[in-house]
Amino acid sequence: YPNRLSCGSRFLDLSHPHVMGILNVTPDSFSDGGRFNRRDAALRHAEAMVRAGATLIDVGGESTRPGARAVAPLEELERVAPVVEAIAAELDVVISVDTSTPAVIREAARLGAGLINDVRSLQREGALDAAADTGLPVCLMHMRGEPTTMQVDPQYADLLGEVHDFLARRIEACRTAGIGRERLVLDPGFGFAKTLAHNLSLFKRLDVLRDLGCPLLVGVSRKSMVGQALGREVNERLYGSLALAALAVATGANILRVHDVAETVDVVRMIAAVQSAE
Ligand SMILES: Cn1cnc2c(O)nc(N)nc21
Repeated sequence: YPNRLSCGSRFLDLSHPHVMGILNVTPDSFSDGGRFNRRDAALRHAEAMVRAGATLIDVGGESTRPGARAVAPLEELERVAPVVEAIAAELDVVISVDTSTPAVIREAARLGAGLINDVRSLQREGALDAAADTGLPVCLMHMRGEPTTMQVDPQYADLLGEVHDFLARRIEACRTAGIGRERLVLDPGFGFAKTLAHNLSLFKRLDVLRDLGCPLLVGVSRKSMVGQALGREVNERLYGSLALAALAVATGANILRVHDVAETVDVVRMIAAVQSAE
């Protein structure tokens, strides 16, 4: 894959790993009341993550955690648009928009987003065309079913093969829609229709995605994969998350999607110091 990813008006230098800060703009994430408070709080959170070294901010208005309810497109747009607009105006960072909704893809791109992060890999009606029209890069991620039901006894005859072939099929769908491979980032989708055993096997064999020829994004921060492996509640998963961040970087991941930016940036920088030594 190319050494840099063109993200709208910005470029991402892929010669080193990047930390993507998570910014959920769902009502439960900024519960201090009104819309303006929510937007300002989101902007302050984004600013803190950029100061801590995040080079991407992932703005999401629809929770995709297991069991999450779907959100109406207009509601998702009303959550996401003001935050993308505010970050684009205030911060020097690549804005990733975490959405599967065509209208949100289009509006976020218009407002300054630099990457489309769709956990449904542009499978919704109109999403491929919307993404193609924006000219933005796209992250394609493996998931089976929907967040509401995906964790109900997921089973695979050949997990690695299914993840690989799903992403290969979505790459082909993108090519047909005019989105070239040089605009694509791939993601195995940890925690999406996967048991702990599935997640651990997939993490161990991240290399199987290498032949698809795209940069890799890994999102495991504070996920049940860490919680189940260590028996830790969600607010006790930092150390496990950092261990996986280090392992992902050592395995060649290009972008890490995390909650704990400052801590993860130190892990990435420490690894870079060793890898760049004589
Ligand atoms: C929105 N979201 C939640 N988890 C994610 C993951 O692992 N990867 C990507 N690309 N997006 C995610």
